Amino acid sequence: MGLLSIIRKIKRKEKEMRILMVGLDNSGKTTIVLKINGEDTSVISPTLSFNIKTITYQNLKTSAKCMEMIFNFVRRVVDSSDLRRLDDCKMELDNLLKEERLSGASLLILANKQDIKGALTPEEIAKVLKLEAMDKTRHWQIVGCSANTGEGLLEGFDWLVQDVASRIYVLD
Ligand SMILES: Nc1nc2c(ncn2[C@@H]2O[C@H](COP(=O)(O)OP(=O)(O)OP(=O)(O)O)[C@@H](O)[C@H]2O)c(=O)[nH]1
Ligand SMILES: [Mg+2]
Repeated sequence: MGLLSIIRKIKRKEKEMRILMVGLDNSGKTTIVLKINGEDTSVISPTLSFNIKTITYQNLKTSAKCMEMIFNFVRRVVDSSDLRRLDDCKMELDNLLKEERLSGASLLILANKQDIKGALTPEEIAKVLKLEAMDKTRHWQIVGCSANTGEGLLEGFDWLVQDVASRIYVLD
């Protein structure tokens, strides 16, 4: 393989970002991925196993992996209207972040379903999840959103893409 083709291969690789999306059942993971990809969100059914989807976003190919079956008890997408389950959410998030494979991963917490009356605000959720007390090396952001209206999704994914892109050296 010539040097040029190796460089091209690296370039292509660097433009691919792998996202692991996990969350409570019914929290809106599937709807978020469809919405961000401009697909129809009117008929949604629970994901039975897991879902792997590649979406093109800001010239970066983003492979959003929704492994709901395997990671059903690992919560990272927050259903802001489901108050009772937030403590479990905190415990599972802490366990998830202990995973060595995720040690350098950027963490985006989507506080979904903000359109529902009485939903906790992102600030309130950040408090329950004690995000400020997290290891200082972790890059994290919490964003309120609604997969129904699309509000906040771009803000969240923009942060994620920029945060990951800023850490990698892209040849151009
Ligand atoms: N009001 C409101 N409903 C939402 C929102 N996002 C998703 N929903 C609804 O919540 C329900 C569950 O959404 P899904 O996208 O299937 O959730 P999921 O996390 O993929 O669920 P599983 O596949 O079972 O793990 C659906 O009825 C969606 O229409 C939102 O932002 N606001
Ligand atoms: Mg689903």
